[in-house]
Amino acid sequence: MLELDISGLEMRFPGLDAPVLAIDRLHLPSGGRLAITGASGSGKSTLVNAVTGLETATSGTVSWGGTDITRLPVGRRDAFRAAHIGLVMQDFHLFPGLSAFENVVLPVRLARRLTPAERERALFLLETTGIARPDQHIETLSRGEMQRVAVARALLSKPGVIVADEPTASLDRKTGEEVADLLVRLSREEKATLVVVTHDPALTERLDRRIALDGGRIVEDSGEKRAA
Ligand SMILES: Nc1ncnc2c1ncn2[C@@H]1O[C@H](COP(=O)(O)OP(=O)(O)OP(=O)(O)O)[C@@H](O)[C@H]1O
Repeated sequence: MLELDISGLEMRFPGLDAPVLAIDRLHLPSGGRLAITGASGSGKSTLVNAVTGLETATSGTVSWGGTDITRLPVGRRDAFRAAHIGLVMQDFHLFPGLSAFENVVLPVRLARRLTPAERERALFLLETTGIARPDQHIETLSRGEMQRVAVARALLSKPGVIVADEPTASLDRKTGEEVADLLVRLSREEKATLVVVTHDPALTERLDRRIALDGGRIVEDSGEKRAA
C-alpha cells in the first residue's frame, strides 16, 4: 500500500493561459479509496496522467510512499509505474488473438521471462476475478469478463496502488456493479490504495472519499470516511 501526497501540482499545456490542473494539496492515506468526479473537461484524465506519471507535471510534487515521481527521469518513472501502479482503463486495452491468461501476463512477458510464481499468481487472479477458463480467447469473453481480466492484469505485479479510469463506463449497470465490487474487494484483499475516475454513483458510493474537479481544481471533497 502506498500513500499519495500531492502538493502545488500544476499541469499546463502550450497555448493555454490557465493551468488545466491546479491542486494545492491532496493527501490519500495508504489503503484509501478515492473517487475523482467532475464534468467532461474538468481535468480528471489529466489528474490520472499526473498521478501515474504518464504525463510530466509542469510544477509541484506527486509523491507515492515518499517517492516524488515528478523528480524521476522518464525511464525510472515508467519503471516505478510498472512496479507499483496497476492500471485499469475504460476500454480494457486487451489484445485480441490472445487468451485471458496471455493477456494477464503480457506486460511481464514483453519485458522478460515469466517466473513460475507469476504464472501461479496469474492463474490465481483469474480464478479470483471469476474467469473460469484462462485459455479462452479474449475476444470471446463478455465485456464484464474482459474488464475482470484487465483487473487481474493490473494486479499481477502486486502493485501498492490501483488506478482505474472510468472502469465501469462501458458496462451495463449489473456488470458495472460486479466490477465495482471486485475492484473494492481486491484493493482491500491485495492491500492496494485505490484511485478511480468515475461518473458511476454505484462505484463512488463504494469508495471512502469523493473529490470533484471543476476547471482543474478540487471544488468538493467529502473528506475521509471510515472504510466499510
Ligand atoms: N495535451 C493537451 N493539450 C492541450 N489541452 C489539453 C491536453 N490534454 C487535456 N487538455 C485540456 O485539458 C482539459 C481537461 O482535460 P481532461 O481530459 O483532463 O478532462 P476530463 O475531466 O478527463 O474529461 P472527460 O470526462 O471528457 O474525459 C480539457 O479542456 C482539455 O481540452
